[in-house]
Amino acid sequence: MTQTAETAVHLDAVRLVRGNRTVLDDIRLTVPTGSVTAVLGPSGSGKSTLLAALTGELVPATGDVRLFGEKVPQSSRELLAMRKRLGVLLQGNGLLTDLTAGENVALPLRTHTDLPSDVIDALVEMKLHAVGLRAAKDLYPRELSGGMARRVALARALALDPPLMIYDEPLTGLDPIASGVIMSLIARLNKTLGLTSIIVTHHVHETLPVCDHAVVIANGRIVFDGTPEELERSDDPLVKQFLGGEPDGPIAFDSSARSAA
Ligand SMILES: Nc1ncnc2c1ncn2[C@@H]1O[C@H](COP(=O)(O)OP(=O)(O)OP(=O)(O)O)[C@@H](O)[C@H]1O
Repeated sequence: MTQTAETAVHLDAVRLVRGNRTVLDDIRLTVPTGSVTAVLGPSGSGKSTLLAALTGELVPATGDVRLFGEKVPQSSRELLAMRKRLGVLLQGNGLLTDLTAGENVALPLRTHTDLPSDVIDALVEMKLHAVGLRAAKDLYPRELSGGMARRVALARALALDPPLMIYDEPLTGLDPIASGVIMSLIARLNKTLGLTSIIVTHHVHETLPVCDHAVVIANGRIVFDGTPEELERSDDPLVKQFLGGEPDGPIAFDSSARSAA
């Protein structure tokens, strides 16, 4: 796929290096605006590394990363401006334990806007309502279940109305019911708020039903890019090994098999 006005994220010939190792090479990826894209791959395949390139935390050794047509900047001031347009749900929530759910959601609004506090209060109510948790506004993170805490973190990631949401392993530590709630919430918010969503995960079977685009990374490159239906039908041995969760096959279990930069 090539880059058009309908493109939210575009990576062209990107090489990502950690330490002295090339973790991902020749990454070409187009995420259409409005889509829910799953970035799938086994542990150690480079999912977090790819995410770091999207948020500007990791500068590519070669190639281009663009969000909404603009190259991800390197200067910290420009990066800060770009990140306001990027909602990131981090692994493990990152909620501040000494603040209530409502105060956690208010935090980005207090930090990045000059809005008066009654407007911030109203926005916090709206965001908590969007994740079905208006009643939890005054509860502390320790008073929330894992699934509720994840939803508060999601409301906080939505606080500044970013057009692009990135979810880093959103199901970690959640039971199947809470996982189902989170996945359908991600899909519903994407549709109702007109977002673009990228879900970085190894929870393939829970994620595919809510996606319209899937990418699999393994052995340092993209080994699949297409629809979830095409993924399920794929004959590629790498893809089949990953979907089947088999220990033996062409995916190198030991990541040191990857090339030195
Ligand atoms: N600072 C670093 N120096 C050298 N190698 C690194 C560094 N950070 C990560 N790596 C290596 O890069 C590879 C990809 O790591 P990454 O965390 O991106 O994978 P992942 O797919 O997100 O894994 P997981 O699902 O387990 O979180 C791994 O082999 C890891 O050991």
